[in-house]
Amino acid sequence: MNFTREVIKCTDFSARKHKNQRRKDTEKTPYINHPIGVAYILTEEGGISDLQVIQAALLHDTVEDTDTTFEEIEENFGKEVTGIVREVTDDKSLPKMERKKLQIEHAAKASYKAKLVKLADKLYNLRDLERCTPEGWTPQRVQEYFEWAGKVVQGLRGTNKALEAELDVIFRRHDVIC
Ligand SMILES: Nc1nc2c(ncn2[C@@H]2O[C@H](COP(=O)(O)OP(=O)(O)O)[C@@H](OP(=O)(O)OP(=O)(O)O)[C@H]2O)c(=O)[nH]1
Ligand SMILES: [Mn+2]
Repeated sequence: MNFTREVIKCTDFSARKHKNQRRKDTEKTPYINHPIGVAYILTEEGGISDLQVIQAALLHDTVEDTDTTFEEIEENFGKEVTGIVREVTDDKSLPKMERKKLQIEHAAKASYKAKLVKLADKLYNLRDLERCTPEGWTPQRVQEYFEWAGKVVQGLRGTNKALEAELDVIFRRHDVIC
């Protein structure tokens, strides 16, 4: 297996799947920046070089937010990556509050590799939230997101010291005790 080829193939797949999607920031950043940024946090700050974790990070929002199926991911990237993506995929058919509650409940039970993806996903989103408030979000909704993210991260602890330390800096800045 050629590591570089596998990462590029996965990045290309994710970019094509997210191609019509934009982030909620005022600049409407191409959504693909998020999964690539999550993978970058894992390699650069988390010290992760596990191919399956990096591929799952690149793919982590494809089933949740695009027409991608788990079968497609399994065909292209195998069972292990599909399993990690499945663990970090919210069931969008559920009401939002239910989805958010399940994320808190599932966090502690997730596998080590899924916890790594979730930690980097949260770190990216919280940094993004400090960089720029998503269109239409009130300060109260922003603060609620920080508090909710703190509860999810509580269940993910003991996984990666560097990422958890970075998250704690942000939580302290927003008076989130977790
Ligand atoms: N901070 C920020 N978030 C944005 C932006 N654009 C899209 N998002 C996404 O929005 C989600 C958080 O918004 P919510 O309203 O709470 O969740 P929802 O989209 O799932 O309903 C995150 O999804 P997610 O990746 O699935 O993460 P999460 O829901 O697991 O936290 C985040 O990635 C943006 O410009 N800034
Ligand atoms: Mn995400």
